[in-house]
Amino acid sequence: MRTVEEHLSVILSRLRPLPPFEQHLLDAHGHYLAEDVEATRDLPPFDNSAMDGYAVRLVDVMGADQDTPAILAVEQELPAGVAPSEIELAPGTCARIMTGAPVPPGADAIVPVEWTDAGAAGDGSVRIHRAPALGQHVRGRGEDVRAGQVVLTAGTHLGARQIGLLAGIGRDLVSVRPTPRVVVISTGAELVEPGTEPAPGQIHDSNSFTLATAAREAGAEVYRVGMVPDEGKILLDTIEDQLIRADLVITSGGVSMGAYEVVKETLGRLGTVEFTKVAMQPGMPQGFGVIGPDETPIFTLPGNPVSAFVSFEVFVKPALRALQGLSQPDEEPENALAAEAFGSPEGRRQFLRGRLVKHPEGGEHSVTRVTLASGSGSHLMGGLAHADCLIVVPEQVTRVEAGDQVRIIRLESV
Ligand SMILES: Nc1nc2c(c(=O)[nH]1)N[C@H]1C(S)=C(S)[C@@H](COP(=O)(O)OP(=O)(O)OC[C@H]3O[C@@H](n4cnc5c(N)ncnc54)[C@H](O)[C@@H]3O)O[C@H]1N2
Ligand code: MOO
Repeated sequence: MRTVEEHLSVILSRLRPLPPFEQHLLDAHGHYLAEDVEATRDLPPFDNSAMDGYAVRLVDVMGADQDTPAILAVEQELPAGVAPSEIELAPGTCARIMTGAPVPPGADAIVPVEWTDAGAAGDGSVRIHRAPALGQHVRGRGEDVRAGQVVLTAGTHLGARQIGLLAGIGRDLVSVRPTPRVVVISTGAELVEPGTEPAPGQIHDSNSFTLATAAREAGAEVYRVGMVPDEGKILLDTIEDQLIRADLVITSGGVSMGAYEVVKETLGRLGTVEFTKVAMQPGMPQGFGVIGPDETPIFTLPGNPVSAFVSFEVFVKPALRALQGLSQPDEEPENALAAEAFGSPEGRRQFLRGRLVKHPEGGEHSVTRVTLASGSGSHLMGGLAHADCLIVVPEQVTRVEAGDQVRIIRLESV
């Protein structure tokens, strides 16, 4: 049997990031950058006022207060959007200036209009009642971003704030990775659609819903094809039909040791999909390979519902990151204390379903404890739905006692 790490490294070694493409800013939203973006100009591009008020020379307003205001002649009018003034402030003069307007030469601070009489005398002068500090209310050229600076690196997820920054430095097009398109197919003669009445012996298809929505939560664009009966030709035809819109295909079921393992039998014959056992529980029978003219990656996950989900978390999620040109996160593993004792099979890494509980005393330094959300059976969907983490028990550990430290993987809740 392969270890989890060995299987994951085989998968990652076969995946190439999707080719980047140029997108307009709004359409780049939610994608990952495929380039380092350099600013071509300073931000702010020029010294400008942070306040509506008066641009002054400090020497002219030093010591001004309510009783002894400085009286200056207002010689310039500077709304936002005007070209930077070339007229140097003469001694004893100031410029009326609006927020965002370029600071005129010679001015070394801005007096907010609230510190003045706003030119109430009506004779072209203004009374300043309070002196600003050197540079006060001036936003310096380049203080935010310098020309030539890399403002966002490849791999950055473009949310609203990053899109805003790109617009701010004047970019309209950026190179991003496309959203991976994932096709999800369930196999099994026993499956029927939710909403229909199963005949005796039949069950509702849940895996294609779990996997489709898990892929969506992981940032993919998803096409759920639903169920395919246990017939090789139909399975192959279905996959081939879907390849046109797939960057990744996921099937569930039909990969273990039974008499009707359609996925294993059909895709195994192609030679490009490898079926293997991984030392984990759930999720032991795994298949991965490529299919079709574009060598589209395909995961054939085991059919048990918890096995399919855990396999997605452990193998498909990293693959989706790789397709988007992202490295695997090297987060510190998170630990919790087992609130109860449980056993684990020898030689297989177990992924138990857990629920986190805070220490009853609470408080900042309380240790997170974890209880079991269900038994270890890979059919227990109820427990999986109520879990908020997976408890990872290493291969060599066969028993965890209450109070032992265990590794956990938090599960996303949307
Ligand atoms: N003799 C052996 N039997 C089994 C072994 C083994 O090593 N030797 N492995 C077991 C393990 S572990 C797993 S996991 C499963 C994997 O089985 P398959 O991938 O072949 O899946 P199926 O047999 O088609 O289904 C297994 C189970 O899951 C249910 N299922 C399947 N698809 C769906 C779906 N879309 N929605 C809901 N439930 C689904 C199916 O009805 C079966 O109950 O094999 C073990 N057997
Ligand atoms: O691998 Mo199976 O997933 O142990 O149930």
